[in-house]
Amino acid sequence: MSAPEVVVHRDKELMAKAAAARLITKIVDAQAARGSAAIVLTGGRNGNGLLAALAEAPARDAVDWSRLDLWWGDERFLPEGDPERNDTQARAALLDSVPLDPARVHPMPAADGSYGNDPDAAAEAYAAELAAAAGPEDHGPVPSFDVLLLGVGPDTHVASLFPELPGVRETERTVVGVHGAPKPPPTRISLTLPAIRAARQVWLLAAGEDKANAAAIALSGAGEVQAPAAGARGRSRTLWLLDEPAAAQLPRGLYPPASA
Ligand SMILES: O=C(O)[C@H](O)[C@@H](O)[C@H](O)[C@H](O)COP(=O)(O)O
Repeated sequence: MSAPEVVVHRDKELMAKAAAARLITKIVDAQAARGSAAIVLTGGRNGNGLLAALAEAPARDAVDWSRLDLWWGDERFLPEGDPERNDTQARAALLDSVPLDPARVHPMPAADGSYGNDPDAAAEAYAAELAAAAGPEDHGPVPSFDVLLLGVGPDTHVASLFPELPGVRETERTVVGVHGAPKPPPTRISLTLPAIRAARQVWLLAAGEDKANAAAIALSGAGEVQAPAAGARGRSRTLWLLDEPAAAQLPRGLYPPASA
């Protein structure tokens, strides 16, 4: 697992634009090297802020959208089209504006879908979908995602893996149902740390002073059960993308600002 690197930007708007530009370049390079790219999206303000910045990015259409596989790191287990669902918000922020191949967009099941109101059955189905997309060269029953995006909660949660809850302790399954999440809605579906750690690169997005404590805890050697963000590592790169307020509690000497 790769050690975390930290890049600090002036504010959340610049962080979103810089992360979007970084993501475009990563996707273009992956598509040039392997003919396609696979990205895992995250919900929340920072995740959707990145997607909105990507929609407006001058280089947006350097990406071949028809050869991009999109997955989700977690989902609020709500009926399809519910405005609170991560995929609903991602479609509004970017996905409905670009010519994706619908067969390559993999939303997590909805609470009114084939699995009824059973998040555990829905999680098993998504795990099977990931396994079917994995190849012999991949590291486990998930595709080798080029970039797996994660927002970071003020309590250090990532995806829907919350401190001390069962999901963060899962070591075998790649996707789990989440019950009683402290962040509403309480019922969710989430990738687990083993699935997250199969990604080539994991990028953690944290902007705003409400993330300063979480960033400091997760980057100061805390355990993954107490601080799930600490366990979110990529095989070749783990990148924390912060703004100045979110970096305020980090030892300045270790992580100098990356931009004005
Ligand atoms: O379903 C969700 O809510 C997200 O996937 C969640 O993991 C989010 O990324 C963090 O809570 C950060 O959210 P903010 O960026 O809005 O603070």
